[in-house]
Amino acid sequence: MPEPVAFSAATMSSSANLPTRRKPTLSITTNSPSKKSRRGSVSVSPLQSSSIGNGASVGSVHPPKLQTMKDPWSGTKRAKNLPSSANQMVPPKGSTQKRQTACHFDFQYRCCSLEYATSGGNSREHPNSRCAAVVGSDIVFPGTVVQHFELEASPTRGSSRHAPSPDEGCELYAIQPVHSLVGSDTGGVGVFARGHIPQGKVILVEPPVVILPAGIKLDSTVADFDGAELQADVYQTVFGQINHQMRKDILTLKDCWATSPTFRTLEGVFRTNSLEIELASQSAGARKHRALFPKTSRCNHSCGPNAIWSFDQLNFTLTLSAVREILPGQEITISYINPFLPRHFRRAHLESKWNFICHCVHCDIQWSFPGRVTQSDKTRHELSVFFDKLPDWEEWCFDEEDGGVDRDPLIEMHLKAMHARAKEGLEGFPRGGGGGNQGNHSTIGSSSTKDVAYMRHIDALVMCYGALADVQGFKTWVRKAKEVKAAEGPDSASHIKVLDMWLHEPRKFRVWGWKCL
Ligand SMILES: C[S@@+](CC[C@H](N)C(=O)[O-])C[C@H]1O[C@@H](n2cnc3c(N)ncnc32)[C@H](O)[C@@H]1O
Repeated sequence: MPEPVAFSAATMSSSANLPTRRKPTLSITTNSPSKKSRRGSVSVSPLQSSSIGNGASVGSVHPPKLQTMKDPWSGTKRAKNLPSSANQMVPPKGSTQKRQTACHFDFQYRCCSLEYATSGGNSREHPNSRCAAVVGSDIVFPGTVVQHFELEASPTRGSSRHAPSPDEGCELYAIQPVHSLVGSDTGGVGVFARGHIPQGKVILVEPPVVILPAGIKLDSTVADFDGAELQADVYQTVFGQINHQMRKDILTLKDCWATSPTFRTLEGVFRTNSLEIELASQSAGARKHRALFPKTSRCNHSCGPNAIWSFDQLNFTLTLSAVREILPGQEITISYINPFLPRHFRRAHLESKWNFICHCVHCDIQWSFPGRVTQSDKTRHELSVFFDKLPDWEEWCFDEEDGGVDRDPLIEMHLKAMHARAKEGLEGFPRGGGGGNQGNHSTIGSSSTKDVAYMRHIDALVMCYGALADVQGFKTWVRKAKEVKAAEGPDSASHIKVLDMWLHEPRKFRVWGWKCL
């Protein structure tokens, strides 16, 4: 088998040897033992305890000094130093009750703040940024991330992060009000291209500001700090750690279940806007968490999105990239769900989790062209399994029964699939699948940059034309690969060098003419 073509892989993010920095002073536990042992702990109750584990855990306790005062809604005590803006939030349902669930996890969650002392790579723009987090105690962070366990109220120290405001963006995009998203009014904002964005271009890079565990429900239950019993909400505690300006901006994010803009909950904001990320752990490979990325959270959904995001744990940043050319003024969209699902399921999922009926171009086809829904569902399914069903390249290479360059079956398969992907808006997704994306839901909006569908097709077409020693076809797809790599940015310089060499001397391509032997 020939070595894979070199240009399709992006950067590797290995977390295997990351140093451990853990010195907890506050932990989150699911135990409900005596008052004494609850001191300094915030309790959580599970949504899906079965998926988390069964072992018992007891939080270690060195309580931070928080004062308490009456909560204006619930009449219960809450942290005095919570953000004033949080006062406008209504506590989640049940927040006034001391719900202590007798459910045990085999690891603990800890509340901390993360400081990224990053340099180089994608994180260059975010020196000394901070993030408030509740993470599994076995999570291993890269050396660029320092974990602090003391809780602070509204820290400003080390926070040079600047939050986006709705009318602000960068040269590539702007966050603006959405008047209509293909016929439906979102009543909020979206992210729009300021200028032309080529396929493959990195639109933005941003670190998370809040991280919470996925798959469990973080109720507001009892936290007992400094001898005084406190009804503290995990969300309020964590959001209370974020710097003032950032918190103000976060509190303008959408809560899709709010009945009015002033009747929102921190939990609602988090669940509406958070994306699922995986963090490397010492014991379980990776653990799912949910993270809030203030700019990417402004992206609306499309079942044929023009952008995908991926989280690189090593740089501790999310990258949002264009999966097809985006024209000036066009909205930049991601997919909140698995876009390979049939339209009926997609809509039901979006309605149940985000409370809206999707009217994107890929959904809004039912009445005018009833047959197109079935056709689109069928195409999406075929695309979701396309790469699993491909004939083996080597077998294809040594198969003498073929139709020649013009009608080669493998080339035709890829060209047809690319065409179908473009029609359905699925250039970014090689296959359907689970995972999680926004707030405990499916994750398909995320795709590793080295596994982007259009790049895999381009890769395959270069291989096929090269093996067929077809100079014209080969150069066409090498040029296309070069175009995309150039848009990806300076990190692709070495790839481009190789592509240039192949353009000038196709015979240097490692499998040149293999099928003609
Ligand atoms: C993560 S927020 C996206 C940003 C949001 N538009 C805002 O103003 O902050 C998700 C919410 O945006 C709205 N939304 C996103 N995509 C939409 C779509 N395709 N159609 C209608 N509403 C959409 C829904 O209200 C959804 O709950």
